[in-house]
Amino acid sequence: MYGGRNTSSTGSRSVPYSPASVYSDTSTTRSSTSSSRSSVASAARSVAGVFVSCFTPPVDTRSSTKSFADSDEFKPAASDALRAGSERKRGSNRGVYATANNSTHGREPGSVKFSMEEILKATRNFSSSFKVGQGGFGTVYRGRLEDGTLVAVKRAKKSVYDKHLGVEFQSEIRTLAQVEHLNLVKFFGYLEHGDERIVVVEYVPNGTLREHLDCIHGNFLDLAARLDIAIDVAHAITYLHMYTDHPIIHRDIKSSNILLTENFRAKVADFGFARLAADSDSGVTHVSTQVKGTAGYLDPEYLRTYQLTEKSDVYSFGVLLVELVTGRRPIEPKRELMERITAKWV
Ligand SMILES: Nc1ncnc2c1ncn2[C@@H]1O[C@H](COP(=O)(O)OP(=O)(O)OP(=O)(O)O)[C@@H](O)[C@H]1O
Repeated sequence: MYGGRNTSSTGSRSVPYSPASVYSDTSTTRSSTSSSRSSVASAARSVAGVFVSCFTPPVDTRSSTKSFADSDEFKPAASDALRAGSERKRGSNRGVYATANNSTHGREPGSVKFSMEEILKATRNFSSSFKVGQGGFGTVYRGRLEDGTLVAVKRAKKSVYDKHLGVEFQSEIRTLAQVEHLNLVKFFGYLEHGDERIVVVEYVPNGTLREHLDCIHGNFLDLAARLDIAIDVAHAITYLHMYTDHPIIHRDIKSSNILLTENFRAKVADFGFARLAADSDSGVTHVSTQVKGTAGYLDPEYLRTYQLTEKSDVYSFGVLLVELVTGRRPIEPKRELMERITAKWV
C-alpha cells in the first residue's frame, strides 16, 4: 500500500520552507510531492476545521499563565531568547520559520564540537540541581554556555553507546546537524570524548506536552492552545519529510517528545531514533529496519512489515491528535480491555 516518493521538479530537497509551499495546492513543490507527506498537514487542517467549527476561540490565557521559566534561575536569558524573535505568539504568522540568520545565539547550530571543560562549566559539573529529565538516551541537564546561551545537555548513559558502538549517536548527530526549523529543537553541538557522548541542544523551558496534558504544571491547555500545538507539530513533521536534503523519519513522535515554550508553542525533540527515509530517486520506497518507537504510537503496518516510511510518523501524529483532544494516553492499562488502546478506542 505504500506509494513511492515523488521528488520535487528541481531534483533538490533543499527548498526554503514557506507556508505557501506547504499549503498552496498550486505550489510546484507541493503538487509534485506524495500524498503521504502532505497528509500530516491535511490531518492538522482537518482537526483545525473541527476545532474551529466547534469552539469559539477562547481568550488567550497563556500569557498570564505561570510557566517553568518564571521560577527558573535562568529566567533572564530564557526571556531574552524568547523575546528576540525565535518565538511567535499565537495569532502571529503561522509557518514563518527561523533560520540560522535570525538566531539570537552566538553559535551556528549544528557546527560545534564542545569540549568537556565547556560542558562541565555549563552544567556545573553535571550538578543534580541542573538535571531536568531522564530518558532512553540518558540524563538531560540544563546549562548555560559562556555566551549566555541556554542549552539542554543530553548525556548518554553508557549502555546506549556500548550496545550500539556509537552508531545511534552518530546517526543522531548527523540528523540533528542538518535540520533547522522553528518547531524542532535546535541542535548546537556535541561531544564525543572517551566514555562520554553528549548532545547539546536548545533548552525549551516549559516542560513536555504530556506533562501539560496531565496538568502537572497546574495549568490546563485550552483548545486553542492544543490546536496551535497540533499545527506546530504538523509543521515540524512536514519539514522533516519534505524539506531536508534527505527526508527524515522521526520514528518517535509522542507527547513526551513535544517540548513547550513559554508561549506554549511546540518544538519536536529527540531524534535519537531518527533514520533517513529511503531515497525515492533510487526507486526504494521504504527502509527495512528493526522496530523502534513507543508502544501505542506505532503504526501497525510498520509493526507487521518492518518497513518504515514517513507514513509511520503520520500514524503516530494521528495518535498524538487524539491525545491532544482527549487527554488520554496512547495506552491506558487501567481501563477495560476494549478501551485500553487509544487508537482502537477512538
Ligand atoms: N531540549 C530540552 N529542553 C528542556 N528539557 C528537555 C529537553 N530535552 C529533554 N528535556 C527533558 O528531559 C526529559 C528526558 O528527555 P529525553 O529526550 O532524554 O527522553 P524522553 O523523550 O522523555 O524518553 P525516551 O528517550 O524514552 O524517548 C524530557 O522528558 C524533558 O523533560
